[in-house]
Amino acid sequence: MSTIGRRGIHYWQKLNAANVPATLLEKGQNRVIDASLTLIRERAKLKGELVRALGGTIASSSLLGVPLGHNSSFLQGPAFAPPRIREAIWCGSTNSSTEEGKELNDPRVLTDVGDVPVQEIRDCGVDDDRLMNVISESVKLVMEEDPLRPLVLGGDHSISFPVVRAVSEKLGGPVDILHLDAHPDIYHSFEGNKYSHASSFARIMEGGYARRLLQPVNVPTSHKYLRWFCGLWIQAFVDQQLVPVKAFKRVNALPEPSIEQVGIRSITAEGREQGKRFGVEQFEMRTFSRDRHFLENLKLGEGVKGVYISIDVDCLDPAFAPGVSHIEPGGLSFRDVLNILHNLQGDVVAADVVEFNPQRDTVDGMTAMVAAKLVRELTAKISK
Ligand SMILES: NC(=[NH2+])NCCC[C@H](N)C(=O)O
Ligand SMILES: [Mn+2]
Ligand SMILES: [Mn+2]
Repeated sequence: MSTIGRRGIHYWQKLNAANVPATLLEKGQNRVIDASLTLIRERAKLKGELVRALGGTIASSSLLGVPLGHNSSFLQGPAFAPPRIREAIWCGSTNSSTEEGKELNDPRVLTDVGDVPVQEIRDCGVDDDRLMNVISESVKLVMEEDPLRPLVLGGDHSISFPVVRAVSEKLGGPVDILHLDAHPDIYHSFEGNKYSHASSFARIMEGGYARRLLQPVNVPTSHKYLRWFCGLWIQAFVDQQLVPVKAFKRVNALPEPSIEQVGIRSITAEGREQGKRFGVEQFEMRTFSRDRHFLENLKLGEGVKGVYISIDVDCLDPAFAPGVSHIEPGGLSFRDVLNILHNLQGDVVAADVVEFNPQRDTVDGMTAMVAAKLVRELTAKISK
């Protein structure tokens, strides 16, 4: 298998120059896209019917692979990740129980609808505007089949934009996002690519798919408690209609955080400015020991449509996860991440695990196991 890199698509422009009618190309491309969506739709339908027939499930994780690597600013290996992650999920060296005792073998807990055929679609000359729509469509097809919830296997981090867009559009409003990453991925347009993996959270915030903080961010930990405490009292007054809501408009503009970026240790001035502009709360590794308690007791998703979790594998220290494109020392331990996940309170409506690069992994596939365990524990978090 090979990937069609960022430059590989250019021979389609030559075809255009050679007077191949645009409608001929476009019709053919649409047939390929329809065929791709049909397979995902039918697999999702079958898995949905199965889970509903078994009964008693409110939410069930369903894997959707998005093998896309060309929006990476560095290496393109994440395009090869989904099959390696699946292989590691079911690897005989472990078993099918999650840490807190969910059974992954049970289709009520975990199913799989396969991969979006990203390479096949791009091979037909489909551009990124349409490819991103196909990814969003695929996510919606999974969500169509209640109680299935998408657990997306990347791919580079650019895929989070079409995925979160689909989740928010399908649920009819913004979500809260827990974003674990060494990088904030919030450049307006990294190296001129608006779909870059380093720009996905700018697109998410512009689209209004995540709740925004209306107040300055990066408040010290002590202020967080103050904010929570004041909020509680004011809410009680408002609830009992002791004061007109209007009078507290300014204070009401202090919702709980919207996007929590955790693990950050490679951030530029633009990353900080964009974070402020969009009301994103950035927790940097240099203050992790101070923030740990807060982060290990997160409560998200109240007053919005739920919680989305996006895990860039490079949030982990490279000692735990060497198989990533952007090696950035000084990161989270695997147990730090699990503590944050296990203790998070909130209805997790969808999630992704991105940026695992098998071409950078150790020969024994250590990072594949790490990515797979993240997927397993996210499965447990989603399914109920
Ligand atoms: N999704 C990612 N791994 N993004 C990494 C972006 C790296 C980029 N060089 C930056 O300065 O932020
Ligand atoms: Mn990253
Ligand atoms: Mn990232």
